[in-house]
Amino acid sequence: MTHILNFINGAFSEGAEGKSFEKRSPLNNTVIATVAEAAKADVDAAVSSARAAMKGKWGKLTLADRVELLNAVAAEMERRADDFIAAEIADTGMPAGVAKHMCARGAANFRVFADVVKNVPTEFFEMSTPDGRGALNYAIRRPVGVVGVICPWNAPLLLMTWKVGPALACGNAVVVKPSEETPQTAALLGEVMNAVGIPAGVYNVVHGFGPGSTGEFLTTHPGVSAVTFTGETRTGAAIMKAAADGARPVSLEMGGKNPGVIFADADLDAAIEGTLRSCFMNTGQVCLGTERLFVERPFFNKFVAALKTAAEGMRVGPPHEPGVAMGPLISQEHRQKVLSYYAKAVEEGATVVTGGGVPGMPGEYANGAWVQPTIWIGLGDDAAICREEIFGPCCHIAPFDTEDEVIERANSTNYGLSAAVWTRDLARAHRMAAAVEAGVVWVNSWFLRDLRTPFGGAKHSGIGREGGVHSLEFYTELKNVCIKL
Ligand SMILES: NC(=O)C1=CN([C@@H]2O[C@H](COP(=O)(O)OP(=O)(O)OC[C@H]3O[C@@H](n4cnc5c(N)ncnc54)[C@H](O)[C@@H]3O)[C@@H](O)[C@H]2O)C=CC1
Ligand SMILES: O=C(O)/C=C/C=C(\O)C(=O)O
Repeated sequence: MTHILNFINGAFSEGAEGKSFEKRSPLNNTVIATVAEAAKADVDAAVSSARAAMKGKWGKLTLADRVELLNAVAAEMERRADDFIAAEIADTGMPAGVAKHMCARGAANFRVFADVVKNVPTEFFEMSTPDGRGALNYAIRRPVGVVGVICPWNAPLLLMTWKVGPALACGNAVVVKPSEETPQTAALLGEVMNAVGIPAGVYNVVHGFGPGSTGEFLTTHPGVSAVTFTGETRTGAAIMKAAADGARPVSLEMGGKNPGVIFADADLDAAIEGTLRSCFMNTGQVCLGTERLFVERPFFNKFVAALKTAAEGMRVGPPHEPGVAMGPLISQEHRQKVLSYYAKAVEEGATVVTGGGVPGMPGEYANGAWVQPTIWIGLGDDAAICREEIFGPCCHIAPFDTEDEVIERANSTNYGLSAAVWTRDLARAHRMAAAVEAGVVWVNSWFLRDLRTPFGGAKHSGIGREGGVHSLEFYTELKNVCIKL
């Protein structure tokens, strides 16, 4: 059986207290790996080694050398793509095509931020002084120090490297705590770091849980200069409290209850294709996914019928079977949560358009965390399934009559991560994009990502923006130098 180790100061290690936990396969609930759980002493060692790396060779590298190393990380990840894909699939059960995309994105996260730090200018101001000789102001960026990186399980490699890439590009060292559900790719990245010569201590991985465990040890550690987190809003709030001790900055990418708005003039085929992905990709375990759909009334019946047909055409199954579009949920525990919402929808009076239960799976997959892709209609916006993040393959579709009404309804949530608007009317698309309270709005598309753009959530969906130069705002200290001439 695979045994996953911590990665501290360039070496793989057991936890100092000798503890480990089990990782189960979402496909059949069998134990596929044991994971060394980091104790407080391991987190201390990881943070110390990261601090030492900042003071040592890593901290002294030229920008050009750092950029070269990051590009080497990306190249080595690509060379070992099959290993990353296999590890990601083992942990999550996601279809092979989705895992391939996630792993390619993992490598891209290093390349893109290597380019950003190489090319981004800083500001410069000449100023006059009473003696007439003047002064020059220019800004320089310096790393913030040791960054604690706390990651979720839904897109493990993609979301972890989305933070580690810019953190290292800016010259920081990191201590990563992957989700307890998905420990494998973070550990594998340690092998890549060693293979390309990233100095020991720059990249560390500590495995474990949240409160009272590795996550808490890391976020409360006084040697950690900043904490970047992706996960649930409630967890983000706890991390913010932990980081307040020491007044350390946080970047929080959190939950969502994202609206999809489809006007009657939309291209039906494009809207169905995009909405199908936004509701069901990665079994609905995508923070940017849409769980609330609003369709203009004249288009409503046609849209519901078309999305039902498309959803019923999706094959649910194991990762490597041809034509499989949807895998299992991450765990039995998460499946129970999703199924409790399936039950609640019915209790609250929803009409189940399709799904609503568990698909029968053959033989070895019978105990996997499977659920059916599910569509509901008929509930008001105040129903639990229309307000709370489910993080499963499901959506509620409601009709609307006017633009003002749908803006109001789309915004009637504490979340504000993303939205998708489907219309051929560009002026309306622009009005909608401006009015919807979200960090990211897609028009006639979904999850089209340019990594140079700002990414993050409004309201309870996040604090701060990452992506392109925006990541530099978090991962560097911007310092003004004023030279009197
Ligand atoms: N806004 C965004 O960009 C994204 C947000 N998400 C959100 O992530 C959630 C799903 O991921 P989960 O792993 O279930 O989230 P989670 O919040 O349960 O866990 C995330 C990580 O935080 C750790 N953790 C939990 N409690 C902690 C504590 N008190 N101190 C330190 N660490 C702690 C966990 O061990 C895990 O590594 C969904 O709400 C989803 O919307 C997921 C992807 C992207
Ligand atoms: O593209 C990103 O940086 C963020 C993507 C988010 C997900 O992949 C997700 O939540 O699944």
